[in-house]
Amino acid sequence: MDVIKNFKEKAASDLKTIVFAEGEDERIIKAAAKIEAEKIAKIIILADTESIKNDAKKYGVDLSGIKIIDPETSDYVSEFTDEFYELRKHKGISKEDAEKAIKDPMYFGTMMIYTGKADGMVAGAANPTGNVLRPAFQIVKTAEGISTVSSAIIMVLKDKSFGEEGVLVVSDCAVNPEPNSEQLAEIAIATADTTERLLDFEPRVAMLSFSTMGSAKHENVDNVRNAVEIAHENAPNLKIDGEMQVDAALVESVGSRKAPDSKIAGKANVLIFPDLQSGNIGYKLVQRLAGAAAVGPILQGLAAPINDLSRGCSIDDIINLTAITAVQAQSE
Ligand SMILES: CC(C)(COP(=O)(O)OP(=O)(O)OC[C@H]1O[C@@H](n2cnc3c(N)ncnc32)[C@H](O)[C@@H]1OP(=O)(O)O)[C@@H](O)C(=O)NCCC(=O)NCCS
Ligand SMILES: CC(=O)OP(=O)(O)O
Repeated sequence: MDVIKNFKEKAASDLKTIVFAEGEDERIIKAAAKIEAEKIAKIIILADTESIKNDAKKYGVDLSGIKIIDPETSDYVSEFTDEFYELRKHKGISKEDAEKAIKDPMYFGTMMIYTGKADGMVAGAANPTGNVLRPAFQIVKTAEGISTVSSAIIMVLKDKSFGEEGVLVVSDCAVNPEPNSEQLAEIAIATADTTERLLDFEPRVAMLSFSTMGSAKHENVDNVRNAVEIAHENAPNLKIDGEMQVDAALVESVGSRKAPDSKIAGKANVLIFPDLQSGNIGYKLVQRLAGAAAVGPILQGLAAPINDLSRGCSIDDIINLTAITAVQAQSE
C-alpha cells in the first residue's frame, strides 16, 4: 500500500486549486513548482509579486503557470473586507481592523476558500499552527454537526508490521491542548471518519493512556475511559477500545498480555492521544526517530479543506499534504 502515491494519483485525476499562503518560504516556492510540474494540483501563491519573482530566480525555480496574488494590493481586498466584517461584527471588529486582517495572507487565503475562489489551502510552513487555525475558525467555521475541530496525521512507517501495513493515523497532535471526555470522543470519531474517507481500511481505534484497562488510577485515565464510553454511545459501530498504553495498542504479544479481552489491543491502526502534549511529542518522536513520513496535520471538522504544516516540514511534506488537501476538495 503506497498511500502517498495513491493520494498524488487521485489528486491528479481531477485537478483542484490550492492556495499557499506563505510565498516568502523557500520550501513553499520549490514545492509549488514541483506540484505544478507533476500536475498534482493548480497552485495559487500569496506573496509580494516582485519578491517572489526574485526568490524563484535565486532558487532556480520556474513559477510560470502559477498564479501569484499579493494580498496587500489585490482587487479582492475590498470584497473580502466586507465579507469578513459581516462575519465578525458581532465580536466588535471595525472595518479598519477587518481590512488589516484581510491583508494578512492567512486571512486572505482562508477568505479565498470561503468565497469559492480556490478549493483548499495549505499553510503553516512559516507560521505556528494557531495562525492557521484562527482564520479558519473565524471564517469557514466548523462542518455541520461538529463542535470540536481537531487534526489527524497519517504516519507511513518503514516497519510494515505496525498498524495497517505500516500506516497509522494519529490524533490530536495540533489543535486541542486539554480535551475533555466529550471532546476526546469526538476526536476519536472524527479521526475514524478521516481514515475511512482518505484510506482504504477499516479503522481500529485505540484510546491511549499511561494505563491499560484500569492498571493505573488517575483522573487523566478516567478522562480517557469516559471518552471510550461516550464514543461507544455516539458511534456504536466504531471499533474502539481503551484506555490502553501504546505498546498494548500496537504489539500483539503485549496487547494479549495487558488487555486479553480487547479486539483492538495489538491491532490498532488509529491512535488517539489523551492530550496535545503527548500527541505532538509522540508523532514527532516517530517521525524523527523511526524515519516515518508524517502527512498532516490534516484538519478535521472544518467546513472546508484547510490544512496545517509543521514549521519543520520538508518540500515532500508540503507536496504530500497538498495532494491530500486536493483529494479532500474533490469530495466537497
Ligand atoms: C486553536 C487555538 C489557536 C484557539 O485559541 P484562541 O485564539 O485562544 O481561541 P479561543 O478559545 O478564543 O477561540 C477562538 C475561536 O475559535 C473557536 N475554537 C477554538 N478552538 C476550537 C476548536 N477546537 N474547534 C472549533 N472551534 C474552536 C472558538 O469557538 C472561537 O470562535 P469565535 O471567535 O467565533 O467565538 C488554540 O486552541 C491553540 O493555540 N491550540 C494549540 C495550537 C498549537 O499550538 N498546536 C501545537 C503545534 S501543532
Ligand atoms: C504541527 C506542529 O507541531 O506544528 P509546528 O511544528 O509548526 O509547531
